[in-house]
Amino acid sequence: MISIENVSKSFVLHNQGAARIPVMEGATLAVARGECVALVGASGAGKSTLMRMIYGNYLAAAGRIMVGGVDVAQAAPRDIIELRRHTLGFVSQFLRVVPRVPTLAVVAEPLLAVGTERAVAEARAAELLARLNIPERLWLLSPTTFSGGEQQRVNIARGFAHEYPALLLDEPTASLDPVNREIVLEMIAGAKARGAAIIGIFHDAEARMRVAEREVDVTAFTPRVAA
Ligand SMILES: Nc1ncnc2c1ncn2[C@@H]1O[C@H](COP(=O)(O)OP(=O)(O)OP(=O)(O)O)[C@@H](O)[C@H]1O
Repeated sequence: MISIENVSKSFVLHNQGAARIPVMEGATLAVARGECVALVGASGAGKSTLMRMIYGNYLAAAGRIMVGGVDVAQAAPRDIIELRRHTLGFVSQFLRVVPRVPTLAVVAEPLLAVGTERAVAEARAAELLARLNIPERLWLLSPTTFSGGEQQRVNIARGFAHEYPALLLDEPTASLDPVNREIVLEMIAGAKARGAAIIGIFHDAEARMRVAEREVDVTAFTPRVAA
């Protein structure tokens, strides 16, 4: 479902004389349907950078990033938007939302974007918010003032509303209490059971061992020769 071949990336620091910093070389990995692969490696090794390249936020300098038949490294912006709408979900560490949009609408939005009827989308959003223990009195408020853990759960509800065939998870249990962490781990297991291919960053080693079939150490993709 996800196949990365020989991907490399450099950052150009325009405010420092256009210095070119190579951060990744020859990154290669594949994730099948129903499988979860955890990216590991020391801080700064490039886990987030690889994840952002797969989502199309960072442009890869070379290589192929195939997600459901689309090469993200080459795709036109509108094809990446289509891919994100239907195929590739991303649960980032922090919730970013338009101010004043109610929580229920934030969670239902990805379903509306794929053509789900509003009543069905809102029922599914409500089901997810209830499962993640977001009190019903908060559903019609904007999540901007919610606690860190509440925001993370809203983000997870939103990321799991549409059943994406491929999912990227950046520290999905980072700010959660044990009860909600358990619920999120069950949701990840559920997504795998329905056939989702998942790539995740989990600093929580126990969570990683529970949900990931394999670990890929991105340190192996650190460029050997500095520019
Ligand atoms: N936008 C950017 N501009 C310049 N350098 C960047 C940029 N993003 C990341 N880097 C550099 O790329 C390297 C990899 O960073 P990255 O955030 O991917 O590491 P990580 O493995 O996710 O680390 P952590 O576990 O601390 O989150 C770091 O040296 C970082 O400074």
